[in-house]
Amino acid sequence: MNDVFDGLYQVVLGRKSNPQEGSYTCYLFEKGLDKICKKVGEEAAEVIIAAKNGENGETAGEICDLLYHLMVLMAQQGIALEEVTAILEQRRRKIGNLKVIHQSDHES
Ligand SMILES: N=c1c2ncn([C@@H]3O[C@H](COP(=O)(O)OP(=O)(O)OP(=O)(O)O)[C@@H](O)[C@H]3O)c2ncn1[C@@H]1O[C@H](COP(=O)(O)O)[C@@H](O)[C@H]1O
Repeated sequence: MNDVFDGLYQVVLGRKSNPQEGSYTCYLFEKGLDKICKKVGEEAAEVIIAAKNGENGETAGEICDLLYHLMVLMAQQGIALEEVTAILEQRRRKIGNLKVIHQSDHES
């Protein structure tokens, strides 16, 4: 993907293999999957709230929090960044992804 994502993911993986005192990432790994999933949910909700408030700066910050917590989840589950980027790349090559939307789906 890009160097920033890769660099952050390497730090997260490093925290998993080499725990350090005072590390928030290590704290999440210690707490485990339920806590990490809870944080992903919370951060996603915060992105939604910021976006609905029309605060782009705040929304960008919340997106960063969400991406970081997703990376912690990926590392906890043993999902390589390359696995995700390969799927994104595969999808990028495909266009016309809009499926037929039923009227009831469209309204919700
Ligand atoms: N990108 C992040 C990052 N984004 C958000 N956060 C932390 O995520 C937390 C989210 O705040 P919340 O108020 O939701 O959570 P909290 O109240 O602090 O804690 P809990 O709710 O989880 O108990 C904050 O403590 C932020 O510091 C991050 N912590 C770490 N990183 C990256 O991870 C690297 C390693 O950090 P450490 O593991 O702390 O050394 C850093 O250099 C950063 O690059």
